[in-house]
Amino acid sequence: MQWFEFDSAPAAAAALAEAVSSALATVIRERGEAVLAVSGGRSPVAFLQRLAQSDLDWSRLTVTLVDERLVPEDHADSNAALVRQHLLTGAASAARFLPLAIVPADATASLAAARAAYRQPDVTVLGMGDDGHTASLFPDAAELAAGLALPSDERLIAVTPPAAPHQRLSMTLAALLASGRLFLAIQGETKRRVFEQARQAVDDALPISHVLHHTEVPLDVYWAS
Ligand SMILES: O=C(O)[C@H](O)[C@@H](O)[C@H](O)[C@H](O)COP(=O)(O)O
Repeated sequence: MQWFEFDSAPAAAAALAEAVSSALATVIRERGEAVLAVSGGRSPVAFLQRLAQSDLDWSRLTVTLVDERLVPEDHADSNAALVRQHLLTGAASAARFLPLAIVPADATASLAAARAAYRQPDVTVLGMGDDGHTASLFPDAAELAAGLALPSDERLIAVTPPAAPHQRLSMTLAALLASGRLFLAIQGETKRRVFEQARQAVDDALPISHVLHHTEVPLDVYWAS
């Protein structure tokens, strides 16, 4: 694991965009195409905007989400809308986008469609909540054990968060660990403390701890104060 720290969120976003872009360019060079999975929430906006400016062959890129709320794309909480608005603009609009909330009102139908269209990400950018969730692997969710099971062929699951809005679809831990590269973007002292606690031991109460304790996938952590 590598830790990178910055004294401002824009500086962290710029450095993360450069690192992700370079990881994607390497995969495109080697394989002719690449798959990127990004997180939603509020904090990725600056990163997505910086990444959209990258000099990549966007037509060789597929973009998807590590998790999605089961809401229509015109809902303020839609991660797909966030990606369309801040990443898939200008040259980056040539990328192919794989949404997850394909039938927003129907979790079972969305899950089946998203599983059928699933492409394993080469590069995955995670966030983390103050409660230690990552993707939509929430502490105390009934589906958490299925989301953390290893080994598992399950790449996507439906999750009802006990304390956050909207039913979700989420990549599983098995899917996250099958990514070629993992990045984690976090900001602020509270998240730093949660991160440090999660580093101490694997603990279902902090689902991110499961990601931190697997060393087979290179993980780069970008923290801004
Ligand atoms: O759609 C989501 O909710 C996310 O993908 C989620 O896992 C997010 O990364 C964290 O909740 C942190 O969100 P912030 O970075 O906005 O605090």
